[in-house]
Amino acid sequence: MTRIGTVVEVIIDSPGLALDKPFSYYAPEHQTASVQAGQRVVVSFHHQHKAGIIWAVRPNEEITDNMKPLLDVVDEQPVLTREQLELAEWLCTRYVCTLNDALSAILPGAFRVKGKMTVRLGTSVDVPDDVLATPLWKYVADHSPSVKEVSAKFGRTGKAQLDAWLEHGFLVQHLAIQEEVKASVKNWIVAEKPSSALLAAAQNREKRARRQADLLRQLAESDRGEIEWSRRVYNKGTVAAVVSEGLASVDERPTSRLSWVEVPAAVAPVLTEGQSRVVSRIGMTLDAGKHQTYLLHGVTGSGKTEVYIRSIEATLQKGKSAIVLVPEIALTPQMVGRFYARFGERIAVLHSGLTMGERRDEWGRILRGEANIVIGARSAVFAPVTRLGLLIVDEEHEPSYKQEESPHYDARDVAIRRSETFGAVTLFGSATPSLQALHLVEQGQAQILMLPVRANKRPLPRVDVIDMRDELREGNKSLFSSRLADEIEATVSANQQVILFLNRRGYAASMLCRACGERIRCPHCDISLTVHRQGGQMSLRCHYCAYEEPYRANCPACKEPALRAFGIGTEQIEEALKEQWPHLRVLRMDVDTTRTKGSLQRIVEGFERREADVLIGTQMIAKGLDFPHVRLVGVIAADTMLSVPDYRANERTFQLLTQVAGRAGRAETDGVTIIQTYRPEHFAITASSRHDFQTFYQEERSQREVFRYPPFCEMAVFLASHEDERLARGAASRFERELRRASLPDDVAIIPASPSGIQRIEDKFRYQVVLKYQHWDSVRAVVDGAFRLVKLKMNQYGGACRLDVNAQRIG
Ligand SMILES: Nc1ncnc2c1ncn2[C@@H]1O[C@H](COP(=O)(O)OP(=O)(O)OP(=O)(O)O)[C@@H](O)[C@H]1O
Ligand SMILES: [Zn+2]
Ligand SMILES: [Zn+2]
Repeated sequence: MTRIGTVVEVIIDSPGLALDKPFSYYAPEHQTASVQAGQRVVVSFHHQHKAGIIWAVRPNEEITDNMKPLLDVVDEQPVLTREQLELAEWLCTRYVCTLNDALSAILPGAFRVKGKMTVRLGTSVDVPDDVLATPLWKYVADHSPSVKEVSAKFGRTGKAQLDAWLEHGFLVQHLAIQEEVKASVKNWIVAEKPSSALLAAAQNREKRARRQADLLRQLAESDRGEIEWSRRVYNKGTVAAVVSEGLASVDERPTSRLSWVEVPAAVAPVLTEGQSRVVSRIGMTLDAGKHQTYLLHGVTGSGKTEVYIRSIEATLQKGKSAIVLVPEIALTPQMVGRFYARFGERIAVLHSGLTMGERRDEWGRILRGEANIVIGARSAVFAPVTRLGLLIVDEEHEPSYKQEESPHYDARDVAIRRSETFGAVTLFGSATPSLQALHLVEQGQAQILMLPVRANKRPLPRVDVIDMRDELREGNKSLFSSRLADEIEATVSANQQVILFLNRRGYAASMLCRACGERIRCPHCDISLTVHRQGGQMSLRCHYCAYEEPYRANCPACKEPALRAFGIGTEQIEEALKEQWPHLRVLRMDVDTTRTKGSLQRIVEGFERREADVLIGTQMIAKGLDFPHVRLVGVIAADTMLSVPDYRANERTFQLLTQVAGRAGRAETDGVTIIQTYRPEHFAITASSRHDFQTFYQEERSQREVFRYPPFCEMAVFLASHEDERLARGAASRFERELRRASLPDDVAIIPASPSGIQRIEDKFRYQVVLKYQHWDSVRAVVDGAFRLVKLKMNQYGGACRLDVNAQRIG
């Protein structure tokens, strides 16, 4: 017999390609009216309880005999919007990932649920006293355990006992939903009678019930006839008494655990001419309500943030929402504070520094429309706004907008995609736009807006390039050129601050034996161990796995005491600085000093309060920080960035040099930047020293075009890894063969299977295949098919495969 009912398509929360499709369940009678796409559910799947998301609801469908019911619907309201579900589907086709991967990228992990079948006491049958007296009964009463837990504790006889009791109806099965964290709620007391009635009732109880009278009076005097229920002020009894007489009711409302640092409200500065030109241009597009991508190219300190703020104001006036993406590292309380000072609690923040609970609550505030400005790192591009008007990507050139795990999405792509859907404006901002973004401008897919001068009209810092070969010739073996040393002294004695930049953490890049040439490597990875020195203790660490070994003076190969550290790191600068100028107060900011929560902020604030003269740092310090007292920026070795084997090395060098130079002279004095290098003639260095973006861009653009690198093609990088080198190589070769067998367009280039840049990490060998193409649509089906085929096989052999579409880097 066939039945007609509501069929629900569910995406099961489980990794793996095998489950990568919606599965059909039916909604029980009492839920047919309430099930909606985007709700979380629990279903039974191969005798297990699995969480999932409703993908689609199909009413009036035939329910087949083998179809199972939904076991539970977790949410009253969906946690994902329809547009987000469509976005998930788009992610799958754009980046070759499973639907579950796509949904997990969009929905914070804080929303994860587990279903657990438990046993608990029945209520409909009288239970004999001898049963009530058993330890097993007590255990069930206290713990509501799963059958498995009972078996583990009471063995086979316990399990048999349990089954019998279930049969008799003494116990019942119950599906318990375990949420990772629950939404936090606050209780409000809401007036149910007019103020006059409340005041009269208050007078009535003045003598006999003081607290009730207080409550009624406070309620009568409140603006909106409601007050937040603080248990410290009114206890349960007081509130219950007032509620029982129909004077008030209690309303439970969701709230956020995230508390704000109080920032005083700020007044808007008068815009500079440049800023107002840009703001009105964006405003006109917002008025038109049509999608448009802008690239705001504004030099360091040009006041891009103020442009963002004004454009957000214009967006809110249209009743729409805005999202602002900032690199994770730049998302400091200072940065958020600038927005908070202007918009107050209309902003929500989303980043990895939040606790699970905070993330969940902020998501809820956005979903309910309580917050209509979202500030966050990469994944905030997925924030559940329903009326997107403006999507800003600050520091657009940052590589961190590309996610390195599956799905390998690029937040800038997603930003454009979502803006198109909503007819919203995408605004990319940078002092050093990426070649990718400029390519969009050249292709007519984005329009450029310029802010060529600093907001305070001060000049950009003077940049001097020092050839370190000259220093050596003159016998200066220190890390600091004599010019940099002079400037450090001059700056500090003028009571100004110094930033020293080096893009390498640790004490030294590697240990090399001068007797036999041996380089000390990680036993598990194909990479040199980095030298670290903490509290005078030297040790060698692998930056790719957790391996660490103590420093030994003798070479492991030839046993000679000839080991020497090569390639300076930030720790060594700190040491040299303290040796040369013992009185200097120094702070260091890199991955090693900012591991613990709040440490990054402590360093930033300490430097802001001038508790240090010098801040040493890696690329972390180059981003968006606005320190008014910094006069001097020193780049210790520009070459470390140039020598990275990456087609973007020139671009990254130019960007980092320009960004870090931009930290100098932002307010009080003119800035000075000194770049030390062994390659002073390199165009990335000369162009950045002259603030000459055009020359750099033209040169780099033509190199990319000639050698065919993005943005002049798109790349997909396939990577196979396995402990057995033959299997890793085999998988890559198989992927390559599959591609070559298919008929791909002529413009596609396949770079043969070869070891990846680091051939082995954590004892796994890595082989890759790189594909260059013009249009993803023309290769997608073939690549997707080949990938699934090889990946399934590789997983059976205990290896892993990944595919990075629109890859920004190789290997
Ligand atoms: N219209 C204005 N009038 C006065 N000061 C302004 C104005 N706009 C911005 N500023 C100030 O100029 C400084 C630089 O602004 P902001 O940090 O926004 O620059 P930016 O373009 O983001 O620079 P970067 O790319 O280096 O991070 C800030 O201290 C800011 O308060
Ligand atoms: Zn040796
Ligand atoms: Zn290692």
